[in-house]
Amino acid sequence: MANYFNTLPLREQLHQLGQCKFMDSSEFTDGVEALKGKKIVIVGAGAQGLNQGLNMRDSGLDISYALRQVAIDEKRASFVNTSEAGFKVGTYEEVIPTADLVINLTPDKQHTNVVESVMPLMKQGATLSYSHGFNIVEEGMQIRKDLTVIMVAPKSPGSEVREEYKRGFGVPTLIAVHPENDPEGKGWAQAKAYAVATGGDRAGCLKSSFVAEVKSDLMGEQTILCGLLQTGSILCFDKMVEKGIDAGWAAKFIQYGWEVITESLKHGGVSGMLDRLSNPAKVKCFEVSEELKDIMRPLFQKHQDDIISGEFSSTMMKDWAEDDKNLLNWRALTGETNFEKTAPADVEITEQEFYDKGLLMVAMVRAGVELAFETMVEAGIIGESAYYESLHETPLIANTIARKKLYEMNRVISDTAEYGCYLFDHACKPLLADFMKGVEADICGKDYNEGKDNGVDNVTLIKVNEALRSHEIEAVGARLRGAMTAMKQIALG
Ligand SMILES: NC(=O)C1=CN([C@@H]2O[C@H](COP(=O)(O)OP(=O)(O)OC[C@H]3O[C@@H](n4cnc5c(N)ncnc54)[C@H](OP(=O)(O)O)[C@@H]3O)[C@@H](O)[C@H]2O)C=CC1
Ligand SMILES: CC[C@](O)(C(C)=O)C(=O)O
Ligand SMILES: [Mg+2]
Ligand SMILES: [Mg+2]
Repeated sequence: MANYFNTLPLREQLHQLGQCKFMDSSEFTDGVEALKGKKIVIVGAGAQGLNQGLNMRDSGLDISYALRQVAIDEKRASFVNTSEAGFKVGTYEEVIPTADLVINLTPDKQHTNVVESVMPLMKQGATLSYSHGFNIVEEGMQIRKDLTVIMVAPKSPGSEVREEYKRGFGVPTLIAVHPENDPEGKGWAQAKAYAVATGGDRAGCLKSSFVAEVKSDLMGEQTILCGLLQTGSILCFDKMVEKGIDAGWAAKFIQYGWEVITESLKHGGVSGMLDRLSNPAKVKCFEVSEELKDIMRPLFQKHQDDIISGEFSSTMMKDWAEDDKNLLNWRALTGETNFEKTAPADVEITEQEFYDKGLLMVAMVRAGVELAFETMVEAGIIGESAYYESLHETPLIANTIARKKLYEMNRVISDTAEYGCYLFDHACKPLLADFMKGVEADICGKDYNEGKDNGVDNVTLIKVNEALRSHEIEAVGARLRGAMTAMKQIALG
């Protein structure tokens, strides 16, 4: 098998990378009709498998699960969770032959092996679905020509796919049909119905391609979504402790801080988040984030370049072949960081305090969101997709850190995202070392406004506001948020 993207002529690469159309709600008026009464079998019941299945069943679809014999025999979490939720569960041989739609929600590393086992059991003309296109795009998996191949990729951790659905909303979703596998022309109708069933249409759906999804998803998860939140957590915690701040307080501040500050990001964009700071703090935050953008830009660009060229995927696949040596080592190192090892103190921190004492964290979020967006767009990813993959998803990842710190984030995201997160983190920490030496507590743990007058130069403030508001991500965000009429505020803390 060869990297599918790299086999395409440049013209076709650019076409597939740029394939992305925001779908109006009127395109979903058929609801789940295209899948109503069809037998839908989900393979794997982890982060996405279980949560997508729960949403789809609540939306009126017929869902069952195919698990490995060993998972059933050993009564693994996948078997217990699906059985206790009342789903029909069986082995591949028991449930796949009658399925109209088989949804592969196993880890990317297992896709070749899973698809090779599942495909011979699938009936003629059935559909195979993915939630991430790695197997098709980076590994070049070939699928039987009578099968339709679709993708419904939630731009969110599986836990939040369920939480947002229960709130009456959903998560932005990219849908695609593999151009090599749409023999009956039914792919788009099924992908749309599936996205409605998970709640994706309420947040926004993009009609995209496997290629555009892979090249943007890998970029988001490695940089702003997971990599930078990990680096920022570790560096900010160590700085606060170095400056004499109580370690338990710092652990609590950082664990919950990302969630609190990115809630205003989700609802009001980057400007909305910085509007929560006092005027002098906003000016300072702008300057700090500009410096961070200059330092980190080459690293963001390297990640995007390696993703586009296939260098990233071949490196990760080498690690798969070596039994995840790097992944497991990095996972262990993350567990040993002082941030992870320090229990959060039982102290009250008000919502406003997270902004006033967390200026550096706000600056990191702004720098990371804008850099990820800019780098993706430069590489040919459409703005709407880059927005979902950077700005909208950051709070959804922050929700997982608020639950159980970096451990929880890395447990809930895919193994692919976890690998990329560590890869970025191990390159970013040394890159920020000199910058961090100059950081004082007034931007990391103490109130920036304390002991200062609240005055600010008019011209400077006007320029800062103008720069924030005129960034392309703000225009794209305002449009997309305009369609998110059911978005809910979440209860914080
Ligand atoms: N994690 C996330 O939130 C997101 C994931 N995705 C994509 O969704 C897909 C699923 O990812 P994710 O939910 O993280 O996966 P998980 O790691 O959570 O999947 C675990 C499930 O896969 C099963 N499994 C593991 N190995 C095998 C195997 N060799 N054969 C059969 N079943 C196996 C496990 O079975 P058992 O119980 O037997 O161990 C378990 O049920 C991936 O393509 C990922 O990129 C997309 C968006 C976000
Ligand atoms: C951010 C990581 C992700 O792409 C996701 C939750 O969207 C993943 O692969 O887990
Ligand atoms: Mg993703
Ligand atoms: Mg991913």
